[in-house]
This record gives sequence, structure tokens and C-alpha cells, in this order.
Amino acid sequence: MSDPAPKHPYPDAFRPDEAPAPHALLAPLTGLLGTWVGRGRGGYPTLAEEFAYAQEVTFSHDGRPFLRYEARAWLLDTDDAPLRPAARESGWWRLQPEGRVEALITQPTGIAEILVGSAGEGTVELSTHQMALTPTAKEVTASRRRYDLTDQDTLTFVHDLAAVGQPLQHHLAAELRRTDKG
Ligand code: HEM
Repeated sequence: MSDPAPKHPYPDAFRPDEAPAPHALLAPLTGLLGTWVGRGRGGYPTLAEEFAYAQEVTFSHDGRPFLRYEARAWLLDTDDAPLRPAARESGWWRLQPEGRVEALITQPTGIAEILVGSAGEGTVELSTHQMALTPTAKEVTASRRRYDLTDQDTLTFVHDLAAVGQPLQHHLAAELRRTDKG
């Protein structure tokens, strides 16, 4: 009889030195593997106030030339206590020759982004290739993201947004630290 709950034979790796070995095309981005947590600030001209948030971001791979990406944010009050869940998103970052990146990222707010860009040593820049919206999603026309590994345990992130009739401009900036969590 077959095992009713077999273990997945190809688990994801969260570190470059963990099996399976990263695909050669992942080389510029193996420093991102793992789980990151930190704080950021955000705003937009349509919002009355700036906001503070915390975020957990995870990158993993299964030996093929793409990263699994997941990010969950929550808002913070003025004492840094959690206020409420905020944006979350997940997707796939497909690595191509010469460090080209194609990313597919979806959000529960009804937004699906396809971004293209490039990866250098510890740096990734992505901008919108196509944006798809569900019928009730807010109007978002473009985004631009930059991730920088400023040292091997620090990841900074900036995110510009063109939405609700506003031109592309700052929405988020954060600094994340590597955690031990897989
Ligand atoms: C760390 C991730 C993010 C955080 C913490 C965040 C936070 C916020 C907050 C607090 C607001 C004000 C409305 C509210 O209270 O919910 C907001 C508005 C908005 N955000 Fe974000 N956001 C994040 C990521 C994103 C992403 C990835 C997108 C789209 C690509 C996005 C698009 C928007 C839009 C369209 C609005 C509405 C602006 C308006 O209607 O005036 N956000 N965000």
C-alpha cells in the first residue's frame, strides 16, 4: 500500500550550502536565500500619514533556476507594537543568463505583477513588465523595486509605485536582517 502522507522528495533549500545545490543561474542571488525580518516606513501622496511597518521575507529554491519568494508585512504603532496585518505577496523570480530576472508576484489585494530587471552581486532591480488587476483591485499601473545586500546579513529594499492616478514614486523603504529561521 502506498504511504498516505509521503514526504516531499524535493524540499526547498534556504541556504546556499544546503542541498540541493543552487542552479548556476542563481549565482548572483544566492545571498538572498533564507528568511529576513526588519522594519520599514512607507507613504504615498494619497495617504494622510506615513506609516511604520515590519516585514518577514523568505527566499528559497529547489535546485531549478528560480527563487520562491514570500513576503508578509504588518503595521506598527508608535511603540513598535503590531497594529494589524498589511501587505503580503508571493511569487517566483526566474533567473536568466547575464543576470536577467523575470519575476511573477501576486497579492491578495487583486494585483498580479510581472516584473523584469537584472541581478548583480547582491543587488536586484525590477520594474513592471505587465500588471494585471482583478475587477475590484485598486488601480496600480507600475512598480519599481530595488533590493540591496549591504552586507551578508542586511537586505535593504525600496519600492516605488504608480497607483490611483499618481505617477511612479516612493511607497516603501525597509531594512531587513537575516534570521536563522529556514
Ligand atoms: C511592505 C509592503 C506594504 C506595506 C506595509 C503597505 C502599506 C500600505 C498602507 C498602510 C496603505 C494605506 C492604506 C491601508 O491602510 O491599507 C497602502 C496603500 C496602498 N498600497 Fe501599499 N503597502 C505595501 C505594499 C504594496 C504593494 C506591493 C503594492 C502594489 C504593487 C501596494 C499598493 C498600494 C496601493 C494601490 C495603495 C492605495 C493608495 C490609495 O488608495 O490612496 N502596496 N499601503
